[in-house]
Amino acid sequence: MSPIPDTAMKPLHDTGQDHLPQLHRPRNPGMALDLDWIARVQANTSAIERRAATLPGRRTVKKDHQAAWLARAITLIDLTTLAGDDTPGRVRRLCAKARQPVRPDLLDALGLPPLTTGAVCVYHEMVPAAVAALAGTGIPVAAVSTGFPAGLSPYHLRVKEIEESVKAGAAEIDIVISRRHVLTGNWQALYDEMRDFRAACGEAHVKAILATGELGTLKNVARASLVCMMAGADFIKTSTGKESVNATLPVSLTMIRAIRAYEQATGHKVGYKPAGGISKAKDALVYLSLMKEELGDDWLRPDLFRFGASSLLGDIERQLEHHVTGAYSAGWRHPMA
Ligand SMILES: O=C[C@H](O)COP(=O)(O)O
Repeated sequence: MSPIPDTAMKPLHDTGQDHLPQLHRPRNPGMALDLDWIARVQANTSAIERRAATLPGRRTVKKDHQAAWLARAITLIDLTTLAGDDTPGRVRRLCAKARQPVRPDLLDALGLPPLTTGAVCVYHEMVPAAVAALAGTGIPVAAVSTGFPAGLSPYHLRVKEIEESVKAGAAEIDIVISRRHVLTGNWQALYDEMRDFRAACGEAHVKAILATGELGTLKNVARASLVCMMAGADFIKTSTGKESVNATLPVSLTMIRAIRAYEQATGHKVGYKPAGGISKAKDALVYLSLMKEELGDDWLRPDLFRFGASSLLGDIERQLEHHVTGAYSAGWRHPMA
């Protein structure tokens, strides 16, 4: 296992912002579902657990470059509020934070240019407020659709919800898959569902939420990842944040290796979004190390990697402040807090 070189995140000014508008990658050409191939997909659980346990994580991130890694992490956050008591006012405050996630004096002290989060992620009803608040910034609005988080509303309404979210201005749609298709091994049904959702998204990017905490086995996670990619998902995402188990390293390794296998088979790069429970700057660094080592630098950009997180930004800001002043302050509070 090779460590991340000291130059990994240099220069400090390369925060990935130039990639934000480049979300419109070539469309997934789609491919027929090969059930024989899917049936042969395995996940070597003990190898995955071993690899997760020995991840170098922060040890590979040299202290001098931590601020640059953390700045990069900010540009990769889908800054999220998904609560029953969301209001347009809360969403506007969240969008203000997405536009200026770090105090300008901290950025100056670190020699960093202005940066923004990768996107803002909200429920369908909050899309108009987010779109208005982010107008002219280039920050996309992601909507969770298809009866989030359970995905058990009538099928035609789930498709309709996607269309309505796109019409309201969402540039990215986070769909939830029907877990029962995975649990019953009905890969054709999962493929057909994903194809319908992909089609309903039109020009919007689609992230497939697998809700891995409800899929039972890593083998199921690997197979569901591949089926969703074959059916046109631009990203695969671990969790809604509402399952009892959300993003974990073993699940992430499984999904990342499915992405690698899919790229090797098709030449097509699919993005990855771990979500749910990622709230510490040090966790973000572990994920960035993982992406760099398993998939390479392309997956350290917003068009191929996002954190789904509601409170990660606050901790990163505290760490950056500590980096500059040597002291912690109360830092930023999420509008939900
Ligand atoms: O997709 C995003 C997740 O719902 C956020 O989860 P979190 O609140 O645990 O960060």
